[in-house]
Amino acid sequence: MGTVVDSGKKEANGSSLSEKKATVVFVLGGPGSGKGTQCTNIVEHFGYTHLSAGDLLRAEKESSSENGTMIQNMIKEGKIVPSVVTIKLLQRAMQANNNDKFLIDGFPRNEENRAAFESVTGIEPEFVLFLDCSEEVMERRLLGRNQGRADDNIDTIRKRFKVYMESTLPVIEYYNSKGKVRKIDAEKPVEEVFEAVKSVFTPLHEKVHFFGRILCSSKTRKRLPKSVLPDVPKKKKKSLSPLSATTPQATSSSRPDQGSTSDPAEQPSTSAPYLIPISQRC
Ligand SMILES: Nc1ncnc2c1ncn2[C@@H]1O[C@H](COP(=O)(O)OP(=O)(O)O)[C@@H](O)[C@H]1O
Ligand SMILES: Nc1ccn([C@@H]2O[C@H](COP(=O)(O)OP(=O)(O)O)[C@@H](O)[C@H]2O)c(=O)n1
Repeated sequence: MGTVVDSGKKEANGSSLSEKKATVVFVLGGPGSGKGTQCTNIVEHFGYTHLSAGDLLRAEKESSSENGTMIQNMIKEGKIVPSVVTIKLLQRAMQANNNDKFLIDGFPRNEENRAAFESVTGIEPEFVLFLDCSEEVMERRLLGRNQGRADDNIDTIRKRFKVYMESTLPVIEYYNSKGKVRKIDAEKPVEEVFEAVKSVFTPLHEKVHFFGRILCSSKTRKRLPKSVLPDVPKKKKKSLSPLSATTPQATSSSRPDQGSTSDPAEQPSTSAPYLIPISQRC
């Protein structure tokens, strides 16, 4: 559960992130898919601290004489800033915050980001929220964003899309292969996207652990989409079909989707109603 797995990992100031027992959710998706917008909603609803890698880099660009010019050039070209810089900023921000739940937005952007973060902090994400959106829609949104960003022009936007396809999608694929991706259709209006986002986060915050499984109240169960729940067999009737391991908002897109576990030990119980394996996220 997004927990720190290596208690020996220390930040430059000597304090360990492991002491915080941080829960981390990565928020990924193309430029303009709505990561920042949805993170704001998640913060309000679920009490996470939002850390945007892009915002941290933009702030560092303004204040750092050491890395300022390099960051500025990388952002202007839509390139990914070396992990050593971004991870230090993320670590500092996490250390400086008393919260133990973090939404890390726009990170990891490539394999180097992913592997370095894991080895430096020892943190694995609870899951990856993936906002899936077409380039056409993202381009329209970015051109209308009006935040005066140096990279929201058509030339840089095209470069960012290329970097996203070549470098970030493989990271999403990686987490998908571990069953950690929660894919959301991000083309819908903000409120509808957030409804889907809520259905991913709500079970996580209502769950009750019970002998390594999670016990849902019948109230919670009623509110959950059917797709996240295992079938509850009716008395004296044997189910013939295999259990569905789909999670909310699964779509038929060829993009990375939420994985399902093939480990029989992780499959939902058919004999105990409302007892659902942890991998089912509620
Ligand atoms: N679901 C949505 N529908 C329409 N516009 C959106 C939606 N989500 C975000 N936007 C708008 O699109 C732009 C990019 O959103 P933002 O959250 O900044 O994306 P990202 O952080 O992924 O780059 C912003 O102007 C935002 O208001
Ligand atoms: N992990 C990251 C995140 C952002 N960045 C840089 O910051 C830019 C803006 O990222 P962002 O997440 O704020 O914005 P979007 O491109 O997602 O709209 C990226 O194009 C990269 O140049 C980076 O180098 N490494």
